[in-house]
Amino acid sequence: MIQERDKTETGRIAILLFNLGGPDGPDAVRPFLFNLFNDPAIIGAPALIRWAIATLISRRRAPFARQNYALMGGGSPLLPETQAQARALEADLAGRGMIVKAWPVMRYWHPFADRVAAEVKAWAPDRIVALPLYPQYSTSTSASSLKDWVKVARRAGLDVPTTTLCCYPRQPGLIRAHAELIAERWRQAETGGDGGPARPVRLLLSAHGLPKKIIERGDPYQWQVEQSCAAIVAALAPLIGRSGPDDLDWQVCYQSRVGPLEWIGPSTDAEVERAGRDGRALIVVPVAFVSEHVETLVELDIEYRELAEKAGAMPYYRVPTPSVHPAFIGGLGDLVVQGLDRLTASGGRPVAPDVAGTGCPASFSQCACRAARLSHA
Ligand SMILES: C=CC1=C(C)c2cc3[nH]c(cc4nc(cc5[nH]c(cc1n2)c(C)c5CCC(=O)O)C(CCC(=O)O)=C4C)c(C)c3C=C
Ligand SMILES: [Fe+2]
Ligand SMILES: [Fe+2]
Repeated sequence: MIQERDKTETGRIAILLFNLGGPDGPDAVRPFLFNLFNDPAIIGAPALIRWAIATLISRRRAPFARQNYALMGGGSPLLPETQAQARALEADLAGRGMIVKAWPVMRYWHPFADRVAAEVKAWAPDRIVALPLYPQYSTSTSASSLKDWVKVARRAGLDVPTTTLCCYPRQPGLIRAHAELIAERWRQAETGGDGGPARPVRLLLSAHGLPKKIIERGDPYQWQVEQSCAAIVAALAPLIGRSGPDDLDWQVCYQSRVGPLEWIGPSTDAEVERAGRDGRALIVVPVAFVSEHVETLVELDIEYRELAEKAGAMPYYRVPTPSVHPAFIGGLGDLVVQGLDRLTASGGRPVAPDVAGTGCPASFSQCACRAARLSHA
């Protein structure tokens, strides 16, 4: 962990934790879906056509989505989860001698960037750290949030030196949190810990999917997801007494497909069925989410579990998201410190990309690490 700072050296630091947002009750489901599908980063059509498509899809999808949110009490737990992460990160950095305040900034439901920008301005920070809670960068998530923030902050007159992290697919704290959380389930699964017979275990590393055409445009998301998965499996192996990744049965897959386009694969549901045919028990790990919400609590815990029961891929274990795991929060703290160091080194001016040794191949032209100010770990 990166150690204690001098308060006077770092000043007041505002940290922005970007995430997608989720409806806070049944009435919010439709406007939330409208905001999502009306984002040019999600649907790349001209504004008027996009508005019409978003109106149509949100109207059609809302009743089905409302049923899923009803299974979690009517709304998404994403904001309370992110608030808990904000408090944990503040505590971690206060423990290193820093004066910090962290704000969740949501893209498609409250708190939106404009309200947060006003609050941040009133707090009068010396510097800002923009930190997407998406470890893997995509134009559909991190880029959308960061672009929106830049526009809103400019409108609010918030002119404060800012350092922006683009992504951290192999950040050591993130990887350790995943590996430790998986290891706990692995021991249960290998011994048939649910009372059933012990069976060979397959690890499904499941990420939110994306339309294939977004990847073809140079989005690094899938490549970064694969980077995360390889690092997680390498960190897991010694924790469960295996010699390395080749000594484990594991598979990367993609969930949550929506709409008629072709998405990247293999899909998580196809992999659950294949595990059944292969006589495997399953441990499913959400690798692109860092907190609980509808895609973990409903899709993974209910829908894919039912599929696993039908397919005979049992027992089925779902590993929790990193949430406020100390290794993950410590890793975020390290990212903040590293970002501030880069800002200091640049005299508060835009920071050059820092991709040495960790950057993605040049073919991923859309990765934000190609633009000044951004870097990834
Ligand atoms: C890695 C994170 C995410 C990526 C990439 C992503 C892309 C993406 N998502 C949709 C459509 C929907 N996503 C929905 C929910 C949702 N998505 C993410 C994360 C990523 N999305 C999260 C964290 C959540 C949960 C929010 C919550 O309310 O708890 C939904 C709404 C739920 C539903 O109706 O199924 C939609 C729709 C697209 C089209 C897309 C890429 C183009
Ligand atoms: Fe999504
Ligand atoms: Fe990159």
